Amino acid sequence: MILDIDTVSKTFEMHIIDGKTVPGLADVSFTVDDGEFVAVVGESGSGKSSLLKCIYRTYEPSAGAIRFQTEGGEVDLANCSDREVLAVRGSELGYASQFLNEIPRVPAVDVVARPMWEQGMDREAARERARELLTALDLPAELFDAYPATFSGGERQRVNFARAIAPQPRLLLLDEPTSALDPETRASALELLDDYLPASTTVVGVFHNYDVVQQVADRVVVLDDARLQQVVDIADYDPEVLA
Ligand SMILES: Nc1ncnc2c1ncn2[C@@H]1O[C@H](COP(=O)(O)OP(=O)(O)OP(=O)(O)O)[C@@H](O)[C@H]1O
Repeated sequence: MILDIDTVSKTFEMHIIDGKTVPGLADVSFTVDDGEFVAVVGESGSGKSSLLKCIYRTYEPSAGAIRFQTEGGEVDLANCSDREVLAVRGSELGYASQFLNEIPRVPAVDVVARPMWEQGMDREAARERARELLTALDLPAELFDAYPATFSGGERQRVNFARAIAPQPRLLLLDEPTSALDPETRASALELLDDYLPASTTVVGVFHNYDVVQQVADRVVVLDDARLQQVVDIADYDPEVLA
């Protein structure tokens, strides 16, 4: 087992409306095995993004534990220090949000190459690999040296996706990484996951598209109204009944 999510809750306090609280996640527990691909599904607002953000520690959970078995030992991502979180991000833990939110004035190729430099890879070798990833995602070559600020949503999403997978993290979190892509580009992205990441990579990903879930997932985590409704093997997953 690589990840043990143990009764995790996340409550949001809405300061602007008299401290009213909104449950993002309530008592969610499940485990993830090494090398598994777990798809997280559920209606809008059910807590999917909150779950991924708690694992990446963008959100600090209100309660519970998230035990992550890293190469250097166990880290409880719900309760460890920010410094420990930063130490596991990169080669151990990667995350692709739906869109590239912070858009630095950095060429697309360097946005993708940076996580590899940070791991000590030679600059030119990292840029070469970044170009290969962007090419595999069908990003036009003339955009490689341009700033993503001017890119379309789908182009930015491809840069973001390439950046997340570039350092080949052991645990990869994907939040709707292909939502803005046309079917052909989406197929290229899913193929790249298969081709580029080692088979031992563990993935927890939010996907709305049932065909994508069917294609990539080993198991499906179904959230409903901030709670865990069910965890099922893909063979037993029926979106009509469960989500
Ligand atoms: N930063 C935040 N502050 C306040 N409430 C939040 C915050 N993030 C999430 N929530 C609330 O938590 C609940 C779950 O949101 P979340 O974004 O996790 O849902 P989701 O399943 O990912 O939805 P979607 O499919 O629409 O992206 C929602 O009620 C949402 O309004």
